[in-house]
Amino acid sequence: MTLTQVSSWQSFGGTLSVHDHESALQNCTMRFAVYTPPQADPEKVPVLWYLSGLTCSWANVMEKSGLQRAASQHGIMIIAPDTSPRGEDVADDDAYDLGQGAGFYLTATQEPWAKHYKMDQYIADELPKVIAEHFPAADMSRQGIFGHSMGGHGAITLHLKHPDMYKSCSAFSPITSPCQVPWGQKAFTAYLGDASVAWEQYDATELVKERQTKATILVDTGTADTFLERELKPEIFTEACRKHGQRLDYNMRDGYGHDYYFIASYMDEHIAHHARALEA
Ligand SMILES: N[C@@H](CCC(=O)N[C@@H](CS)C(=O)NCC(=O)O)C(=O)O
Repeated sequence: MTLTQVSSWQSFGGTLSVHDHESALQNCTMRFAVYTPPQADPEKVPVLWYLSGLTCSWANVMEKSGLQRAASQHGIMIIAPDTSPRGEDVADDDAYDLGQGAGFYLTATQEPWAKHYKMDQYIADELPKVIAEHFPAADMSRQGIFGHSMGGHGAITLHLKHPDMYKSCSAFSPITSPCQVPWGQKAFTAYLGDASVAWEQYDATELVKERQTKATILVDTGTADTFLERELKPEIFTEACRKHGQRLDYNMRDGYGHDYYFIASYMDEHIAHHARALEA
């Protein structure tokens, strides 16, 4: 598969590079960023996937979170995919929480979304093959996953579904029960149709009732997050984890919001969490 490098910068002794490729799965060009740490030459290094939230691309986390410092220190490769398929031919919506920039890490079954929106398969299947082919330093036997908000939810659901692939998991301010909150209900109705078991397979709270992993999922959420009570509702997920035996380290951080100032404040701790689990 051909990969086109869009840009590249040196950072903390490693390299941040941005790439385009043709996604056969999503029927469009997809863009992603990779931070390659200095240890990658000549070692193999663990791979950590970061899934972003609504309205984001690869750029938000790479430009605002400062993750390069800890990734360089621990020797971890970090990959930031886009949050949806994009392009003039790709279905979209005027709202910020549907369509381009809001793929919700699922496979849409409804029109006009079904042709392009397959973000869960893209993240867990197609893009790892691209990484394995073009980034030989990536140790695909040591992968972890984390993310923010919609992407925090994507990270938790993909970890629960593929625990042997993503051995570690964490999230900032995640949605955790989309079937029960407006962001999730709106997206699932559009992408999956009326409420059904199809919704439950993409809901972290429903999934954790059926399957638990050996990992401890780390979560940090701000008490001043403006989406806390309407969209995040941590108590639904924490109760399901407690009841069904999923190890969870859920921290409420006093005074923090839903933004990258918060994420940057706890990024080092999250990368250290993954470094321990992935033996970086
Ligand atoms: N007002 C926000 C609503 C959506 C939002 O808060 N998005 C979060 C993820 S759910 C985000 O990371 N926004 C981009 C940023 O802060 O860089 C926006 O339009 O960006």
